[in-house]
Amino acid sequence: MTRAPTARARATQARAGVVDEPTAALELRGLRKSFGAKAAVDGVDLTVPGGSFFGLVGPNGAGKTTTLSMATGLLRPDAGTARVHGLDVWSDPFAAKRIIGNLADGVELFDRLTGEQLIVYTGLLFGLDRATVASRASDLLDLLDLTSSAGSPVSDYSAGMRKKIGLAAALVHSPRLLVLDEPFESVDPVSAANIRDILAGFARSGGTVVVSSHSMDLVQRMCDHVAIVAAGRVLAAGTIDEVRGEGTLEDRFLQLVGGRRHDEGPEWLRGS
Ligand SMILES: Nc1ncnc2c1ncn2[C@@H]1O[C@H](COP(=O)(O)OP(=O)(O)OP(=O)(O)O)[C@@H](O)[C@H]1O
Repeated sequence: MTRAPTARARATQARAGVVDEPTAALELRGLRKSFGAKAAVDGVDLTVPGGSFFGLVGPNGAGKTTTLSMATGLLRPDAGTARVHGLDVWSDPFAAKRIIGNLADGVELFDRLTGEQLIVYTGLLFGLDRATVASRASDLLDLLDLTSSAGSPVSDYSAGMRKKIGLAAALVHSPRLLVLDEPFESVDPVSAANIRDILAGFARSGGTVVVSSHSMDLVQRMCDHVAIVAAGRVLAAGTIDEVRGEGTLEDRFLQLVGGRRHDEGPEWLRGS
């Protein structure tokens, strides 16, 4: 089987003039969002190349979830634009959302439904026929090791199972762009490894994946592109190698973001 070149290989080829630079799967320009006096996102410009596996990293409160919510049509920006494969998410929401698979952080699932129903109804909402939806639901439940819980209400699921059923619902309509906010949070190591395989296969076959994560090691191993954000701004973006330079991604992150304390905390916290 001939595999499509990875986004990293394509970027290298594009720089060498071997192939055209791939079109952007996601383009954010001048995105801003404030909550009261707090500028959560303060002018974000970001280009996610088509076919890339893109990591979004930043400290707590950096604006990752707010940025991804605006990028996927869940939260209206105060200013700026978000385009998905050229479609404006805010002026052409139906067409744009049709090609996005979104696992949002902190958004309630319809948890009175069983896991299987959640996937099936999501697929039907995207216009898939019943036979296709039923077969995809079965595949996804199997892939994500949820078959034995398929008939239980999502309200009974653990945090990790909720992540996985949310991911299944994001995948069912076979989107071109997957936007996953902390998809590995609470997920067990075996399931996480399986999900990484699924996402890597999705990106290799030409789909684009954007994931936010706090694990530098995971992003460095899994992604081919990364953006480091802090205080609502992009501090660095590019291929993993461009951003990390000579060191690790964690080194670069700590260097750019700062905040390491290098002390052991107050005396009263130490064992006597
Ligand atoms: N609905 C809201 N109302 C008020 N403030 C908000 C709201 N949503 C986000 N914020 C604030 O915006 C800032 C960015 O939050 P956001 O959730 O986007 O950060 P994050 O990078 O995803 O953080 P984390 O890594 O902790 O999940 C934070 O200061 C947060 O308190």
